[in-house]
Amino acid sequence: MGKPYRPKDHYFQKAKQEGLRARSAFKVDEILKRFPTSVKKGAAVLDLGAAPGGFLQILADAVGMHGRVVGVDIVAIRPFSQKWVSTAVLDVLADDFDAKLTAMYDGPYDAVISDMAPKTSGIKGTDEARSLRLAGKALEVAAARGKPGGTFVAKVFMGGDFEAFRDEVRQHFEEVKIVRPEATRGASMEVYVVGLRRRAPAAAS
Ligand SMILES: C[S@@+](CC[C@H](N)C(=O)[O-])C[C@H]1O[C@@H](n2cnc3c(N)ncnc32)[C@H](O)[C@@H]1O
Repeated sequence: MGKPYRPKDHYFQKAKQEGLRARSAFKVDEILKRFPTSVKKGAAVLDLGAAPGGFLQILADAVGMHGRVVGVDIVAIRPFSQKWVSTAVLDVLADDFDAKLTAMYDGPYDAVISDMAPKTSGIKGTDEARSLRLAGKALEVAAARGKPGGTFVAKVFMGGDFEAFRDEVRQHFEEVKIVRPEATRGASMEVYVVGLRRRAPAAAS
């Protein structure tokens, strides 16, 4: 049986002690440590579903002052003092998303990361489908704006068309890993699909 869901667990307390905006910061930290070449100093990174900004804190440090981090969410993100981090309220599924993102920073990005999660309905199939829709949009963005050799990370609820999504990521990235970080809550069905070394567009099939 999985670990029980405890809202104020070890990672919640640890995040508070370390001044992190969300416990999820530990998830991206673990992913970056596992794949150290995925986000380097000076990199440009797009963080989709970035509020309240836990991932952004880790990413801002990972890329440093010569890098660029863009974070968007449907919910406002408290501004960052680091000049290389910019945020905006954007809905990735809105018709004007691509134009608004281009206006913020035209890319290309070394890494496109999505921690987006839908509002859950409690109906498993519906929640899985909504999660995959968001991850699918993130992949579309990575395919359009990611640099060859770059990285993709997207949170997905397991189930439904998960395998078809993983296969789609394989078409664009040389290596695909499925990661369930330590900080993931016990009962959660979420995993991160990590795509490494984006294929050059002409080579993607
Ligand atoms: C788990 S939270 C992200 C936590 C974040 N990674 C952090 O470390 O602070 C998931 C986020 O996805 C966002 N989200 C859901 N649907 C979205 C959409 N259509 N466009 C942009 N963001 C979306 C939610 O508003 C929510 O803030």
